[in-house]
Order: sequence, then C-alpha cells, then structure tokens
Amino acid sequence: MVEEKKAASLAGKISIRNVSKNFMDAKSTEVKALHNINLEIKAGEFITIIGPSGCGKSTLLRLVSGLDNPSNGELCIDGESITGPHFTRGFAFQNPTLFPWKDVWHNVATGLEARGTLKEHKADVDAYIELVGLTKFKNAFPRQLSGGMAQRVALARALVNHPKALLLDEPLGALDALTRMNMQDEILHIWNEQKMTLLFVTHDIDEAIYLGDRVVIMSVNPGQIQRIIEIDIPKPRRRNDDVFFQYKKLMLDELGVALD
Ligand SMILES: Nc1ncnc2c1ncn2[C@@H]1O[C@H](COP(=O)(O)OP(=O)(O)OP(=O)(O)O)[C@@H](O)[C@H]1O
Repeated sequence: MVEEKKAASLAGKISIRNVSKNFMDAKSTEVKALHNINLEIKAGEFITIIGPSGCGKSTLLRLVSGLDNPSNGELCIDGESITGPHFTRGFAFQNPTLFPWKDVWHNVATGLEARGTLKEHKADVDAYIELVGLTKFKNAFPRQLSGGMAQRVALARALVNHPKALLLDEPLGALDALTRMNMQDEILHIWNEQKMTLLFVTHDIDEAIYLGDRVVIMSVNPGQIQRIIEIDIPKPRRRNDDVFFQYKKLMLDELGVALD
C-alpha cells in the first residue's frame, strides 16, 4: 500500500471553453474530432468520460494534458491557459510511451529524476510500482511487458509526481475483471488521499458510474458532449445497489442500448 499522504497536491480547477479540434484524415477531409466542448471541472472532482469509439475522448484528454492544442477555444487550469505538458498534469494514455532503454523503475522515476527530487522519493517509486502490481518486473524493460503492464507503468509514472490533475485514458482496459475492480478501488483511494482532479476515460458503464462524481457522455460526428449525469451515490459505492442499476439504465438509454 502506498504511504498515506496528506493532500500533497492541491487539486486543479479545469475550464474547457468552446473547444473544438479538427484533424485531416488520410483523404484530406476534415474530421471534427471535438465540436464546441464546454465543461467546468471543480477542483478535486472525479469525472468519467464515456462514449462511442471516435467521439473524441482521447483527443479531449490530450488537449487537457497540453500534448495537443485546440483548433478553437481555450483550456485552463486554475485560471492559467494550458499551452503545453506539465508534470502537475499527470497522464496515462492508451498506448503508453515508455522509454525503451529504461527499466520499469527508471521509467516510473522519470519525472522525479528530471526535477532533481528522486533521491528523497526513491521509496515512492517502489511504492507506486507495488501499487500497480509490478514489483517483480521493476527491472524489466518495456519490450518485456504486456500492453496492460505498460499501462500500469504509465499510471505509476503519473502518480509518483502527485499531480494536480490526473488524466487516465482507459487505464484499466487491459486488465482482468477482478484486478480491474481492485484497481478501481485503489484509484479511488489515491484520489481520496491526494485530492487531485481526475479525468478518466472508459468504455465500461459500470466503471463510469462506480468512479465518477459526474459522467460525461459524448457522441460522435462531430465529437460533442451529449449529456452530463451527476452520480448522486455516496462513495464507496456498491455495484449491486438498486440505485446503481437505475443509473446504469439511464446511461444505457442515453447511449442508445436497448434493454430487453
Ligand atoms: N492525430 C490525428 N490525426 C487525424 N485524425 C485523428 C487524430 N487523432 C484523432 N483523430 C480522429 O479524431 C476522432 C476522435 O479520435 P479519438 O481517438 O479522440 O476518439 P476516442 O473517443 O478516444 O476513440 P476510442 O474510444 O476508439 O479510443 C477520430 O475520428 C480519429 O480518427
């Protein structure tokens, strides 16, 4: 278990205003990956994002991370415009880019090393590697890891910096069901302890309801926000509560999935 920390990071308030993002596809046709997105995220809020493939979920996270810029509109954290990546916005994306020449331990330690604070945080590196279940692999290189393991390295690498905002793009997608549920609880635990703002993309309706204070449902062509549902169930939640099922039905309706 990761050593308990008293709100090492102050959560960030994120503002997404009139944001659009266009891409050119292979035939030079414009793709409206995101169209006029407006979202105010409170400091310390846990937002889950769900929607069909191609509705712009990853694009939205990349814009918040600062790895990419919007075509229109503005993204801010605590009132400051997001113009590039910063370690206070940690992310773990679907296809994590790990340094191939570094082992797991040194990949996780990258941010601390870059800021010259590794010496006093070595134990944190070990703790987060343990948290994501990779202690036995801490000396392994990225080429020796499965996709799911690489995702977990990326998660540990983001967490070790105690970010103000944590951006997770289907971080648990490659895990088996039991490990996934345990990791959901660990993520809730970390969120509770560190009080960061969390944006979490998932394809799993149960996961979206179990974790999110609000669930943002997106639609495709163009990618936009279809509906935002506040999940009014105190945490920790029970996956088999009636009220949980009611939210699930609401979301299935919204996503156009018929129940028999
Ligand atoms: N770098 C890029 N160049 C061109 N098109 C892109 C680029 N990145 C994303 N797109 C397009 O933008 C749209 C949104 O993509 P994005 O990956 O954000 O969707 P998503 O909701 O995360 O999908 P998935 O659930 O399948 O991961 C898609 O049509 C995609 O093809």
